[in-house]
Amino acid sequence: MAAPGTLLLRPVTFVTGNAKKLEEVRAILGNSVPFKSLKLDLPELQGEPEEISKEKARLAAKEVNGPVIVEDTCLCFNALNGLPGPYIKWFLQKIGHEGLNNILKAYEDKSAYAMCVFSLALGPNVEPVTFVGKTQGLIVPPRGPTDFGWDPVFQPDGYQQTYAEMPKEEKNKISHRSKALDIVKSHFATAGYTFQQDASD
Ligand SMILES: O=P(O)(O)OP(=O)(O)OP(=O)(O)OC[C@H]1O[C@@H](n2cnc3c(O)ncnc32)[C@H](O)[C@@H]1O
Ligand SMILES: [Mg+2]
Repeated sequence: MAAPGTLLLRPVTFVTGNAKKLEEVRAILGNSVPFKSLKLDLPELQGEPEEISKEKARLAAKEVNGPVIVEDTCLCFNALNGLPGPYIKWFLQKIGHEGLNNILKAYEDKSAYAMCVFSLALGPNVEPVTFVGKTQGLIVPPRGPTDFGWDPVFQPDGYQQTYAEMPKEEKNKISHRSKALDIVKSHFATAGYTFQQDASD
């Protein structure tokens, strides 16, 4: 047992309801940051991406009663000043890949960026810190497998393939998620957290 007042962290729990995100996070982090996962679809606030992500972390830390990491992903159209942004999930669900393309028919500018905001909360009463990664690209008619969100309509700058058409390892080298996780990794490398395995791990 830890002495009262000693901060002993369990491994961080990555809380997400999205299996595809988890798959990418596992592939990108490898063994660099020890974590476990919990499938939970957290309610999401409306507002600016960093606040949405931080609020998810606060809720997750209460649920887990320990250290958590969460992320919120946005797809931001420059012609629409960043919308749909954090609301992309609902846009995708309601209007699909075709609808996303149709919205941009009204504009010359088809550029967009994918953004991931990770939030780490060390516990239920600790203010979360955020780590942001962005990848610039274009919104195009859908190409490639349709197993992960808006991947078929996002073509990163400098590539002729959409995220969906790229081999997974290639996407994971250049993606918004991998850029954010690079910063998460350096944070863990310098923070020197000490982890205690729970009996339940
Ligand atoms: O439980 P959480 O982690 O919130 O998972 P979610 O699926 O609800 O995810 P978000 O709230 O971050 O909403 C982002 C939407 O964008 C999709 N998405 C996230 N990352 C993506 C990626 O790398 N490529 C394509 N689609 C992605 C995802 O499926 C959602 O529809
Ligand atoms: Mg969500």
